[in-house]
Amino acid sequence: MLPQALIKSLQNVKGFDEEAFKKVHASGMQVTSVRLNPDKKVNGEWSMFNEEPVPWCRYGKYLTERPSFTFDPLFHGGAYYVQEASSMFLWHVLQQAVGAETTGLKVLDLCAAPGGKSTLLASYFKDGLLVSNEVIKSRANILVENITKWGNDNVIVTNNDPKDFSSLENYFDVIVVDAPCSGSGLFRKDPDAINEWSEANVALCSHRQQRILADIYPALKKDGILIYSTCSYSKEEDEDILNWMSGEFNVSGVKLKIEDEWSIVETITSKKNYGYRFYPDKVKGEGFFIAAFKKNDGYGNDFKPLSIPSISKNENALIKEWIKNDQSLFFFKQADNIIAIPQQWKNDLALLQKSLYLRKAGITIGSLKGKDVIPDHELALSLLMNDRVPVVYVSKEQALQYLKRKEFIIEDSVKGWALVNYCGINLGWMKVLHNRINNYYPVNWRILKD
Ligand SMILES: C[S@@+](CC[C@H](N)C(=O)[O-])C[C@H]1O[C@@H](n2cnc3c(N)ncnc32)[C@H](O)[C@@H]1O
Repeated sequence: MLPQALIKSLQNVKGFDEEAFKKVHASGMQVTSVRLNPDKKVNGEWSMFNEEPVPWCRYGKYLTERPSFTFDPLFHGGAYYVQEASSMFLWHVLQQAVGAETTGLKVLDLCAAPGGKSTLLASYFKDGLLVSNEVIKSRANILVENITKWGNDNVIVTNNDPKDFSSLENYFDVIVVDAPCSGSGLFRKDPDAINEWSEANVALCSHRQQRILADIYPALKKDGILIYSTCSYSKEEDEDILNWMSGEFNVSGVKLKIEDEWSIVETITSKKNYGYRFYPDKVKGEGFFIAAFKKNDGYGNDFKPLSIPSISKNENALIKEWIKNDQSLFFFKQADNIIAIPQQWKNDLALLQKSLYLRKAGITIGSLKGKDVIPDHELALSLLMNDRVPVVYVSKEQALQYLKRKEFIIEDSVKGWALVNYCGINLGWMKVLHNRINNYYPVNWRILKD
């Protein structure tokens, strides 16, 4: 049963319809949606989920039933991300508040694990730099995995507390704070969460949200956009936070254009801030709240260029045959690994490295063993792969054996390193020796279920 205290607290909140709200929670109805990776077409197209589009996100699709994603190799290859539809509204917020021109923009996703918003941001800001941060170490691992599968070279994953960004004053053009919250918006999807809800936790989350926003605000530059979201219905975590923000900082709320048929509820706070509420009895998605601000103070950034040494000519020649002939990449070494990042972000990488703990930057191409390149898993899943690298096309059964890190038989006459590819999507590396195949799928990522 839904918490009585929550129902009571929502009585005067715009858009709240007690009867319909209770009914949709009691219905047990589940909505499943995925967001396609625009850079990873399946069999050359996006037809795999030819179903109802999510109206506010170009790559969002509703599914009529929930398949077993664990046993779909395309899911492991990063062809799509399973994401709740309301959250995909971030795409529309970006279109409205940032616009289509994203070249050179620096974007921070502060509370990023497991990576739903970050993979969306990586697709939106292809010509920008995305710093995807998660404070909790164990959760940063799944973030690295999901960013790796998505394949973009312009993402840096960090594992830091919001306070650690204080040395990056006026640095980011866009900051997304998808804040930790009391989670009432997910009650329909996960009824067990109902037992963990309390008014005391709402108050605690509200304070934490203020602290996070206060810590990160200086890192946004003048005219930069701050996007704040929660999956809570509570005013204390939503509209009250917007009012607190505009009381504390020199920001203006951004009004978004929305279509009536989307049934999203716009709330205008006493301080002229605009919030967007998603109720599951009105929209085809879960409970969600989002708002955008423009920062009016601060200044543009003028960080001194720092640089990191590139790799040698010989090393460059060795890795060249593995990657697309792309002049715009910068290569550097970390321990034995050679890593690629877009040339334009080389100085920023050095700067970020100075103040943050980087878990992943760009794409690890591989390591060198004498004159041999040992290709990295990140390379296989990236968008940088050279077409000339040998590929073995596998069936669904073979793909699943590969993803379980088990043995399987192939008929191709390939020798040496080869990409395992299912329906046009690379899954990882294998090495074909004369009497066996070595499976290089990462141990920690393998499918454990049978
Ligand atoms: C709502 S979840 C983020 C979901 C993610 N943005 C996505 O779309 O997949 C909130 C995240 O904030 C992190 N978090 C918890 N406490 C935090 C804090 N004090 N500062 C920053 N992040 C925090 C949590 O570990 C969690 O990963």
